[in-house]
Amino acid sequence: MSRFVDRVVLHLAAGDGGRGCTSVHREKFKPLGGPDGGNGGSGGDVVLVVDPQVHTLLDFHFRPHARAGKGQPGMGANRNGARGEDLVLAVPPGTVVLNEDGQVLADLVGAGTRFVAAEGGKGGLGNAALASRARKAPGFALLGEPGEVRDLTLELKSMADVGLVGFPSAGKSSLVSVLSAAKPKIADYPFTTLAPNLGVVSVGDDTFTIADVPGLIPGASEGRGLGLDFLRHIERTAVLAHVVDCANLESDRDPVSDVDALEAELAAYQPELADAGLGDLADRPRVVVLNKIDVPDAADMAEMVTVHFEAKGWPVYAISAVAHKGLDELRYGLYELIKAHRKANPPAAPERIVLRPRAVDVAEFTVRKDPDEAGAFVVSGSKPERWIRQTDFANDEAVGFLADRLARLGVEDALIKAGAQAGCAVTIGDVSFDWEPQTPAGVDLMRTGRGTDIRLESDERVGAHERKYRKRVRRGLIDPDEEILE
Ligand SMILES: Nc1nc2c(ncn2[C@@H]2O[C@H](COP(=O)(O)OP(=O)(O)OP(=O)(O)O)[C@@H](O)[C@H]2O)c(=O)[nH]1
Ligand SMILES: [Mg+2]
Repeated sequence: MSRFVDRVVLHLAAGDGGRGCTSVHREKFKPLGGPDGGNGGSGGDVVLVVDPQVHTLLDFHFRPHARAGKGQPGMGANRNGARGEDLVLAVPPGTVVLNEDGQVLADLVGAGTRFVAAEGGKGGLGNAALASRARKAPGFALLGEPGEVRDLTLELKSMADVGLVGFPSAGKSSLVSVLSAAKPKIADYPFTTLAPNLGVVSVGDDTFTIADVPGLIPGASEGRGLGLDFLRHIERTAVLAHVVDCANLESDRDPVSDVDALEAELAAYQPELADAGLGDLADRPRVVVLNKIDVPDAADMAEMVTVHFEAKGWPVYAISAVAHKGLDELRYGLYELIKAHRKANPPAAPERIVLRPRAVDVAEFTVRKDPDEAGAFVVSGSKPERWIRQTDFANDEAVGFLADRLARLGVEDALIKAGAQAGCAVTIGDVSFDWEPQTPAGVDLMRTGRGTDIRLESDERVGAHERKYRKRVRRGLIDPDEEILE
């Protein structure tokens, strides 16, 4: 059996968006056509898709880095850049996705379920798309946004029907090896099994799966031994089977106290998956498997304790994994419980939609004092931060466009209200700059040289066309804020 890897940390990078193009239409006898720079393509996403053909996270263990394709830049003649290719990673059913803080983002069950693990950056708008009434031929385009970069943890929680619970060396692996074709490692020292083994058990035409997991010791629910690993794997099993070593000679252990100790651990474990649909571990149906009855003393012991467990309402099976005794009764007994469970819980719908919780940006942005610098301010919010990423700071006109966007959103007013002085440092995202309050957006933005902003390089000459336009704005005949963008 291949190595079983049930927990990996993935380093994901979605594709960057392509940059928009700055271009002017050229034609014979028409030296200055309109702007015709196309938009950049968005970067590809990294997507996890559930594939029942995949059984482990082993591939990711060897290749934990994944990167989706970049969006292509926009081109002249209104040609948009191609979208970056998505990177699709196949994961086994039962994969749980956690973020860096250990929060569960998704529980991927059901073939075909998709989860966007890292989102590609948006492509930048080309100068054709940026053209507006007030900015007929923009001499700049927007940059593509960087793709999302994230470290996510994938955990595989076995989806076995039966989970074997037992002290080390109780014979769990031996039992799986005789009930199924799986060949787990068996040895007479504790903690032989370090990772779960899944076995498929045939009953007539039907099958069920059984998970052999690491042995459990008292304190496991606090992480002792291999405890938490073990418990994680039975979180999703429909039936629990206590495997008890009846031939154990240690004076302080017997089948009754063994099962009591294991029950205490099950009761203390806090499952991660509240919605597994299987209820508490404490309410999960269980059976007791009294093993090693090929040893005469063990057979006597098994007989003695049977009534005790039956009194709790649990089916009891006395078996010998080594001598193949009592296996058919056990197999059919487990199958009956599983059939009842399957009837009560039809299989997960093929495509369960997984929603990723996103931060809700109610106020669009916030302004606060910079804790690191007196008199400085920090503006945060998804819109302003995105706009900063989209800005080509080498292009004055692009910087002017950014200033207008920020002013229109109300960042300027909020800064004034917060007590910002002209010339103070303002930080948005990765960029800090000296803040100069702007005049109202749009009004004197007309007819600037391509690639420059009128406010940065003042130009005294104002054309007749623009004078007329400004007059109409003053009279309120035209809305200078008319804008094609969000
Ligand atoms: N006599 C006898 N020995 C058994 C029987 N079943 C298992 N054993 C022995 O018990 C020892 C432990 O068996 P494993 O199957 O490795 O036990 P385990 O519960 O998987 O142990 P861990 O993986 O360490 O938790 C081995 O030496 C087995 O040969 C049985 O029915 N009779
Ligand atoms: Mg084992």
